[in-house]
Amino acid sequence: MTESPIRVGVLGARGRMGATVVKAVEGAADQELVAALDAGDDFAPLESAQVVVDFTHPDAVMDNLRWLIAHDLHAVVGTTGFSEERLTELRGLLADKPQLGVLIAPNFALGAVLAMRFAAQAAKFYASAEIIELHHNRKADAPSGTAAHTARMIAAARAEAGVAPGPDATTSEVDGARGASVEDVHVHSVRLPGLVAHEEILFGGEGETLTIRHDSLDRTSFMPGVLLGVRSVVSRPGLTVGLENVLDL
Ligand SMILES: NC(=O)c1ccc[n+]([C@@H]2O[C@H](COP(=O)([O-])OP(=O)(O)OC[C@H]3O[C@@H](n4cnc5c(N)ncnc54)[C@H](O)[C@@H]3O)[C@@H](O)[C@H]2O)c1
Ligand SMILES: O=C(O)C1=N[C@H](C(=O)O)CCC1
Repeated sequence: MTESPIRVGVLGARGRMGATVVKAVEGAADQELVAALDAGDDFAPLESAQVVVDFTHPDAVMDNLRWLIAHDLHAVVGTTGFSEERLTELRGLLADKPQLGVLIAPNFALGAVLAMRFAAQAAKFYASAEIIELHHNRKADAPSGTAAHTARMIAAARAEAGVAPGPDATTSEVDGARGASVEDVHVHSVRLPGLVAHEEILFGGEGETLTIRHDSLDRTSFMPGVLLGVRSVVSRPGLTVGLENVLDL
């Protein structure tokens, strides 16, 4: 007997990512698009969905998630801007809904997820690491969610291995010249038209450097990860942060 397709709603459907997700869901044999909504639309059509995919805005996503969880809908979230405080609130909301799953992934591209994992593996061997993230100039948030997640993974790997961040002799600095510090990892953000989403993780050691680079050249690069997220979230209760957990990396 064939299983019925997963009923999917999309929030942010008129945006760059949301429009791409709508097409991907329409093209997936095991998924059915039941609602494609954007800012100002009535959310009622979402109630016929099982899973809602959110690619909206960091200022909108928490209200959306509060609504989705209250209406017993699983969520796959690509929108960035999640602080530890936001994640704690979501864990609290989900504690009352033990059957529900929320998957938040700062990057759904397979290569980006692998690059982050490789960076975490490398981190214990190099005390010095910096991140350069490069995106299109219509992006609202800096640093990117991917860069912040990568920095946290590097910091966690360092802490586990007992590696302290490498020395930095900077004593005089134009504001921002050394980038933002995310858990002691310097992150530099570039915004240019023509770019999509790119990240370089640079490690420095004795007489050598290691560079790990990933490039999303088209928003279709995120779609296999989004569709996988939809398939997996229905049987993954609680909060999952990072596609690496779904891929078992
Ligand atoms: N996780 C990933 O792999 C990944 C990939 C690309 C982009 N992103 C993130 O996704 C988000 C969206 O990126 P984008 O480039 O598509 O932006 P975009 O501005 O092109 O699209 C966002 C859309 O959301 C809509 N929107 C805003 N508030 C809303 C609300 N309350 N309800 C419904 N719709 C609402 C906007 O009108 C717009 O159409 C950003 O946070 C971006 O960083 C994540
Ligand atoms: O286009 C964007 O905006 C992207 N945002 C994510 C991030 O902030 O890391 C992922 C890549 C594209």
